[in-house]
Order: sequence, then C-alpha cells, then structure tokens
Amino acid sequence: MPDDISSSIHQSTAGLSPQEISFSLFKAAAQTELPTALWRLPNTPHVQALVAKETTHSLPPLEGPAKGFAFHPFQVSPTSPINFLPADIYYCGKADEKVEVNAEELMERFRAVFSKTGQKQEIRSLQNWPQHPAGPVSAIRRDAFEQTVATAVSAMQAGCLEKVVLSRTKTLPLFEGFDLLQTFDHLTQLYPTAFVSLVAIPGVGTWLGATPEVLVQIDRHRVFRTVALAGTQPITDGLTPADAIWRQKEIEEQALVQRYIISCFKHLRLREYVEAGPRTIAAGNLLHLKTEYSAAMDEVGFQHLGTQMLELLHPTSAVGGMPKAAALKMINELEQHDRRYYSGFLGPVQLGQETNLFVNLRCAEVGQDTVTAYAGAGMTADSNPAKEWQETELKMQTVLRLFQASES
Ligand SMILES: C=C(O[C@@H]1C=C(C(=O)O)C=C[C@H]1O)C(=O)O
Repeated sequence: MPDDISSSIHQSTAGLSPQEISFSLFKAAAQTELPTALWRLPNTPHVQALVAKETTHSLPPLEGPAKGFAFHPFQVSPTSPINFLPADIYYCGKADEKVEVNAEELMERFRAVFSKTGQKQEIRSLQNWPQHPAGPVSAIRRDAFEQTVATAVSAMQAGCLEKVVLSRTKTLPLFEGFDLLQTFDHLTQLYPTAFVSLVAIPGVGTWLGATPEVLVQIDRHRVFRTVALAGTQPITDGLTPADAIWRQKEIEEQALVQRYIISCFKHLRLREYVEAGPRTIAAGNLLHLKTEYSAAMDEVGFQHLGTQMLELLHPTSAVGGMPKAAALKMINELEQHDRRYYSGFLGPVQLGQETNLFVNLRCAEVGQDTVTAYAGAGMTADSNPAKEWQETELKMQTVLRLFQASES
C-alpha cells in the first residue's frame, strides 16, 4: 500500500537533511538494482531524486501528464536505448516537502534497504552501481585524433559540409576510496550554474555530469526555452565573460547553431519567438557564446512546442554539425567510439510543473574500476587539430578533475 510505504519512508528519513534523503533514495535504488537519478538544477540548492520500478524505452510528450526523468542517447541503438524513468518515487529536495510515492506496490525490498541506507553513517559508501555491459569504450591517441580532425577540415575546405563536432574519450582508473555520491556533491559545489546529474540504470550504466547546455525547458507558465551554445575559450587569469574577445571562427560556429534553431522554428511556422544574445557565459574553466530563445506556448498557439522542438533540435549542431545529415554521417565514419549517452540529452519531465532537458556534456561514465570522460569540439574549415585536442582536454577536466585524487 502506498500509504504504508510513504509513512515508512517518512520515518526512515527523520533527522536527515534533504540532500541526505536524496542520497539515501539513490543508494537504496542502486542496491536494489532499480533505475534512479539524482540531479540539481542550475542556480538552485535542491538535490532531487527519483526511483523507477522500471525503465520505458520511449519518451512521453513533454507537456504532461507523464512525470519522470529522461535519459536519451546521442543515437538510439540496441545497446543505447531511450530511457524514461517514471517518477514512482520522487523527492524534490526541499526541507518542508515529503518523498512522493506514486507506485502502488513499491517493493518490500526497496523499503527494507532504504531504512538502512537512511542511517546517517551509511548514506555514502555505495559500493556497486550499474555498468554498461560492454565496459568502457576505446580511447583515441592524440596523433590519431589530430589526423581525424585534419581529415574533417579537408572535407570542410572542399565544401562538403560547414561544421562537424568530433569527440573523444579518456579513461582513468578509479582511485582508492572513490565515492560516487561525494563526487556528485563536489560537482554541485563546483558548478552552481550547471545541471549536475547522476543517473544509474541497470544494463545501461552510470553517468555523472555537470552540463551548461539547455536543450528544452518548459516552465510552470508554459514558456518554452532553448539555447544556442557554442564557441569555446579557456578562462585565463583575470578574464571575465565581459572582457572576452571572440575570433571569427567561434562567432561563425555559434551562428550556425543559432541558424539551426531558427530553421526549426521556421519549419513549424513559428515566428513569434524571442531571441536574446549572443553573450558570453562561463561554464567551469571555459567561456562559451550563448543565445537564448523563448516562446510562450499558449500565446503563440503551439500547445506541444516542447515536444515538437525536441524532435527537431536533437542533435543540434552544437554536438552534431551542419548540415545535420552530412555531419552525422561523418561522425559515424570518423569516430571510433560509440558516444552512448554523451551528447544525448537528459533531465526531469513535468516534475515541479517544469520540464528541464539538457544536452549531456561535461560528463563521464563511471564503471566499477574506471571512469570514462567524453568531450567534443566543433570543427570548421579553419580548425587547428592541436587546438581542438586541447579544447576537448579542457572540457573533460570539468569532471575529470574530481577523479585525479590518486595523482595529486
Ligand atoms: C561538444 C561539447 O560542447 C559543445 C561544443 C562547443 C564548441 O564546439 O565550442 C561548445 C559548447 C557545447 O555546445 C562538449 O562539451 O563535449
């Protein structure tokens, strides 16, 4: 009975802070092999948690009534399916709110484990989490990556396409004493303006990230939002976003993403959107150019704008390229690893009356003994292979800096 479970969960959480409640829900789910997600929205203090009885392999419409957490790959395949985790158990992370239990028969076993994970000293120290059945993807060496970039640059100089985003991976061993929940906690502290997430799905894997890029948001007033984010430079000493100077290459790269978003609005014949930017934003150790787009869905007469735009936007040219089909073909030909959930998208759907989907960037896949970070960079006819390697290195540091305890 839901009430039994609610009251027993409530009892188990007495004396815990909101973050400890979320952590113990995540831990109990991981121990009982249930799909689960933890996240912290940008510029909010609340760590939210969701546990599902099982994953469904398609996304519901974003405008309701289905509530849950979406975890979508870059490209759907049998080993990287779409995952939607219904909000069978959901906690919004606020001190005055209760854990919501929406599943009738949510498992004796979960309840029993939760009453243990809810004990203060037990909350951290999670030992096992789901892994991808094929283990970590392969990593490319620097010379081979630069060669691949050179091949892509030649194709763009020959006019075959305008932009392609090529990515790579880096795998490190997990250091002695590594703690998954503590690492999530560190990410929330380091990156207050990012969407910080930890997703664990049996048979799929465990992903941790701090992304700066909104894909689709629908707020409680039914305002749709998306962004064009591209162009990258490191934050060097004393440089503030206001002082940043951008080269033509980055300006053009970001303009391509803007053009792509506008073409999606045009495709739907929506003219009344609001555009703001571009302006420079900081994301961890990097600066990017960002333009924001919004439309009040009821005013413009598009009740399902979020769902429609999501279908058209993913993958945007911030992670694929332009033209889209040619860029995806080149990615599939040139990249030697499967991107899995990197540069896919993720986030809560219709929770707290909002939908917040983000591009899965600045992320890593956590195996039992290893961590694999993924990052890409936009190549154009003017790209320099060595600089693109460096850019992916910096992007991976957003998350990997927390995995180098054994080296420091
Ligand atoms: C592809 C990534 O980031 C994207 C690519 C960017 C670029 O090419 O400059 C900038 C921000 C993101 O839209 C990544 O972080 O892996």
